[in-house]
Amino acid sequence: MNTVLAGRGLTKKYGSTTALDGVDVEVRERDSLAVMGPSGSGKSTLLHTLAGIIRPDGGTVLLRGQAIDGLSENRLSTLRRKRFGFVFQFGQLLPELPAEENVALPLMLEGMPRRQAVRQARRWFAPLGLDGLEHRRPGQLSGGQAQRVAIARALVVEPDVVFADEPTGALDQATSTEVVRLLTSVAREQGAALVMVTHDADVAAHCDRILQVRDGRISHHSQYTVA
Ligand SMILES: Nc1ncnc2c1ncn2[C@@H]1O[C@H](COP(=O)(O)OP(=O)(O)OP(=O)(O)O)[C@@H](O)[C@H]1O
Repeated sequence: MNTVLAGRGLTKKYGSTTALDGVDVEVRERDSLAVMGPSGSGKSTLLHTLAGIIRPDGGTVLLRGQAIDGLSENRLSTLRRKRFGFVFQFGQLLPELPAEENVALPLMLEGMPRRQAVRQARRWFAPLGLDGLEHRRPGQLSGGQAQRVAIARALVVEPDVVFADEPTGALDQATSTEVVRLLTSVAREQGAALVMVTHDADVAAHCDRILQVRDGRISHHSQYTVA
């Protein structure tokens, strides 16, 4: 399988704190990678560096073999919108927009007419078990439903990679399982790789591989755990 995203020798310091200390990581097509580790170990810094949100002090990030860390801020932000999808813990949906428009938003930001973008957005509702909820506003959705809308929004641009930072952090165990199962399976079906930071070992177990981070370094890198 082809490598979609790679970090090579990534380092990042904040003053005297070394958040990343020479991290090498690789994500292949349809691969899902869970990033785990204690609080402050560098998980979010790693995710944000791979996603081109934080520029590393050293090392490089390659998207399909092309270094992205040298790109201008403009080009990097276009690349993030077109090639990456993002799912966060909570609060990422616009409360005044119905679910279908929240999902359509990344397409509209790329200049697609609203009607066409909403039509395209609606296609993601059935695969994510959201049929019939297209017109609900975020305040009228459960936590699990809102996260599934956020997943649809991350996938609607058909990204190369979906980055998820504690996507189940605000959910109960049963809802977490349902959300992560859908996130991993729909991302894989659509051909996207997934990089997910989580504290929850049960959530991480749904990913193909688990990366353990400690003090800004990879302390353990599991092989494929799911067939
Ligand atoms: N903007 C920043 N300024 C200063 N220090 C920072 C900044 N961001 C992160 N750090 C420090 O870098 C280290 C790694 O932080 P990071 O947020 O990546 O850890 P984490 O593993 O994601 O933690 P958590 O599980 O608590 O979210 C920590 O010591 C943190 O305090």
